[in-house]
Amino acid sequence: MSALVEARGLAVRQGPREVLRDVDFSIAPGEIVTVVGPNGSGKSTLLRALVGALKPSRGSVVRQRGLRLGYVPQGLRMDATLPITVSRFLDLPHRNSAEARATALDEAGAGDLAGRQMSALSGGQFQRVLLARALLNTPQILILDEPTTGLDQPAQAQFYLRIEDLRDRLGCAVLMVSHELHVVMSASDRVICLNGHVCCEGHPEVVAQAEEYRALFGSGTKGALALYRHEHSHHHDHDHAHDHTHDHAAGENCDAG
Ligand SMILES: Nc1ncnc2c1ncn2[C@@H]1O[C@H](COP(=O)(O)OP(=O)(O)OP(=O)(O)O)[C@@H](O)[C@H]1O
Repeated sequence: MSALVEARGLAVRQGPREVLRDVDFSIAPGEIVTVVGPNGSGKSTLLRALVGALKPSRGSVVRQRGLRLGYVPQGLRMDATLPITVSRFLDLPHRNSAEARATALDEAGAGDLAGRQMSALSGGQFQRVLLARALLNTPQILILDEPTTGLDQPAQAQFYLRIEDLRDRLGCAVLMVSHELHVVMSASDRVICLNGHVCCEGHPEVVAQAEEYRALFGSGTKGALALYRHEHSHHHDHDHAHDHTHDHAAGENCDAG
C-alpha cells in the first residue's frame, strides 16, 4: 500500500448519531491535506478515526504497517496549576533523550522554550510545543486538529509556512483541520471539504471555486488567498505548485451535497 493511511466507505457514530458516512480517503507520503468544513461537520471525528481513537461503524481504516504518526488533538489544555516544564512535558508518557527533545523543539521553532513552565506559554508557544511533541518520534505523518486556534493571522501564516518547511525537509505527510481557510488553502496540496461526508475535494483553487464549497463558506476568500500566495513566494521563491508531490488536480471530485 503506498498510502500512509486509507479509509474506505468509512462511517463513524458519535453517540446515537452517525456523524460521518461514506468517506473514502487516503494520504500519500509527503502530501499536505487540509480538512475544512462547518462546525460539527465531523472533521475531528475523521481525524480521530484515522488515528485509531474511534472505531468505524462501517467501512475500514488501514494504516501502513509500523506507521510513525504524530497527532495533536483539538483544544488540548493543561492544568494551569500543574508545575511542569516544557522539557518534562516532552518526556510524557515516555522519556526521550535530551538530543531528541532539543531537535524536536528546534524543528517546531520552540528551541528557546525548553526550560519554561507550560502554564506560562503564550497560545502560539503552546502550539509549537505541541508540534514539537508530535515530532518526537520522527513521524511519517503529522495529524493536527486545528493547530492554530487562537493565533492571530500573521502567526497562523507563519505556522503554515513552518508546516510546509517541515514537510519539505523531513518528508512527512501532514493532515490538518483548519477554519482559517484563506491562509491554509494555498499551503495545502489538497483540500477536503467535509459535511458529514466528503462534499468536494481537490486542489485548493479548484475547491475554492466549487459550488458546494461556496455554499458552505461563501466566495470571499480569493483575495486573501492571492495575498497569501504573494507573501509566501518571498520565503520560498517558488509558486506553490509543489511539483515534487502528487498531482491530485486530475482527480477533482465535487459532487452535490
Ligand atoms: N463524544 C461525543 N459524543 C456525542 N456526540 C459527539 C461527540 N463528539 C462529537 N460529537 C458530535 O459529532 C458531530 C461531529 O463532531 P466533530 O467534533 O467531529 O465536528 P467538527 O467538524 O470537528 O466540529 P468543530 O469545527 O466544531 O470542531 C457533532 O455533531 C458533535 O456534536
